[in-house]
Amino acid sequence: MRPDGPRPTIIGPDSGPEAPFPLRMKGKVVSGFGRGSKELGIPTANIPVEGVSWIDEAESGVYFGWAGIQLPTSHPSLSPVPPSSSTAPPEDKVAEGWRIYPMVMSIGYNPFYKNKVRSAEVHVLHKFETDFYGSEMAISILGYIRPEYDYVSVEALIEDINTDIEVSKRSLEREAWQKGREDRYLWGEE
Ligand SMILES: Cc1cc2nc3c(=O)[nH]c(=O)nc-3n(C[C@H](O)[C@H](O)[C@H](O)COP(=O)(O)O)c2cc1C
Ligand SMILES: Nc1ncnc2c1ncn2[C@@H]1O[C@H](COP(=O)(O)OP(=O)(O)O)[C@@H](O)[C@H]1O
Ligand SMILES: [Mg+2]
Repeated sequence: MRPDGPRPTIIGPDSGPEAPFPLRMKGKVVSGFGRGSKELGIPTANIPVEGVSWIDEAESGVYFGWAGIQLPTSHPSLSPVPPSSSTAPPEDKVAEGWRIYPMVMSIGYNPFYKNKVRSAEVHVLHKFETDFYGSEMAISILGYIRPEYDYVSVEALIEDINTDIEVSKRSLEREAWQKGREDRYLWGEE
């Protein structure tokens, strides 16, 4: 169960991410259990954990960092012109639909829902006009926020996720953490 008490409001030193970060993974966005939007009002883009070298050793919990997504060129969130704050990729990659956004994510078994398989789910800190199942997503994780907990109610889970969102935004705003969005891995390179 979640311990009582206040939570840190920012994660990691101002000088930037520390080992073992960045941790990277990528894959096509797949379906989950359909709870993110419906039950929590917080959609999560699920990506497969199979074949990710570091995942078995990674602690389950909530992480934050940057996400690159290749949206289909017909996706309404790409038009008319991308706001400069959401584009780190070079022009040709922007033309291919790649965009970079801040993200917060959970890796683990979602103890509140008692999942039997480990999942990696990314809440992108951007409002999209439609979903993007099947799109290629590449993430660079820069820090660890907290362990996953069970909760007394769905409201308590939502409240903590909303705090995670604020912590992630605040942590990534710092200059040394903004640099992370220049990682070429985020627009599909190795
Ligand atoms: C930032 C963040 C923190 C989360 N923390 C927890 C948690 O502490 N405990 C938990 O059971 N699930 C946690 N979740 C996972 C949600 O339960 C999960 O995203 C939701 O069940 C949606 O799952 P779905 O993609 O299968 O629909 C978290 C999700 C996010 C994005
Ligand atoms: N800001 C966002 N962050 C993550 N996914 C989003 C966002 N906005 C829309 N989506 C879409 O919503 C889907 C996830 O919704 P969710 O309710 O968690 O369903 P599922 O259980 O299938 O993962 C993602 O796969 C993505 O296509
Ligand atoms: Mg999801």
